[in-house]
Amino acid sequence: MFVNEDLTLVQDIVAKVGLDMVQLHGQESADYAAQVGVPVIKAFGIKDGKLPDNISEFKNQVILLDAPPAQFAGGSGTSFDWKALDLSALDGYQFFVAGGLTPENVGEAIRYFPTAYGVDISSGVETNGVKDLEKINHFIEKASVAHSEDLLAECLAIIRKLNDYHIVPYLMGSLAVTLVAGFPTNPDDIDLQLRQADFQNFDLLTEVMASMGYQLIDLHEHKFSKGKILVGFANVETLKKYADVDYSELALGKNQADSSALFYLPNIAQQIKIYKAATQDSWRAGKPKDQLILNQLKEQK
Ligand SMILES: O=C(O)c1ccccc1N[C@@H]1O[C@H](COP(=O)(O)O)[C@@H](O)[C@H]1O
Repeated sequence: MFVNEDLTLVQDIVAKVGLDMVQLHGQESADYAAQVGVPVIKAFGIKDGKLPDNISEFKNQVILLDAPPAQFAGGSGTSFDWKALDLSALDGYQFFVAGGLTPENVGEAIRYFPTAYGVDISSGVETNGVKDLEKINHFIEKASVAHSEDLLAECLAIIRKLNDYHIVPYLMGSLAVTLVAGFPTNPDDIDLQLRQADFQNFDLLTEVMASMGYQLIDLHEHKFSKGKILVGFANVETLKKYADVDYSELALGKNQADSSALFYLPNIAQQIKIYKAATQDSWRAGKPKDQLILNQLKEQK
């Protein structure tokens, strides 16, 4: 993190230390940021709900919305007024949120800024000015639960939209595990599978997703994105060959928060088969998360 530092000194430190990214907390220009040599996170202090005039120059960089500087830049432990900010003004920006975050309010922040790429915290996880591992773990747990709830709400909205077209999807992946087994899985995307006939009608799927603000980003993997939210589609009928699970035996999922969304969900025994196959799948290259989920699923059996 640098504040109005001499550019050549920043470039020297980047080269000597091998920094991957640099956070700029002063009045550095977009031209300065472009010369740093590594990607930049440009911090802006937000006062009275106003984004700085020059913020659009940083549209291709990552920005950090923070409280205005107090005695020093950053780390003041105070929040800016989130509600005074017009969220639509952040469309198209890749941004992080900082300022006065704590394990107690990070969930609210994540829900308030659904398109934020992440949160940044300093004093809220410290005790007497020193980083406190227990507070850091608590913060991560709260942030992860809020993110998971957000993703589930978005997933249910997509499912309802698909239901409007008489498509009843099959929910897979970490979100499905959390729903059926009840333990947190820190999902990073939404995995939906469809019957062959629905899956083949990819033009319709693209149209439905576009109506919800999603763009097709990978035709081969059938992946869509909206900001940081990723949604992947696959053909559920391949499940038999992949994991010896017959899709026609999957039951309808239940969600207390929204009983109007109709979807199928693997039960714990089916999840175990799917995750066992995933851990042996060379394409997934032995994702450590798959094995962790499999172990927890087996404990639930
Ligand atoms: O991240 C740190 O450890 C840090 C240390 C010293 C000064 C600032 C630091 N981080 C930046 O501080 C703000 C958030 O501060 P807080 O959560 O309100 O205390 C953010 O810009 C961090 O990048």
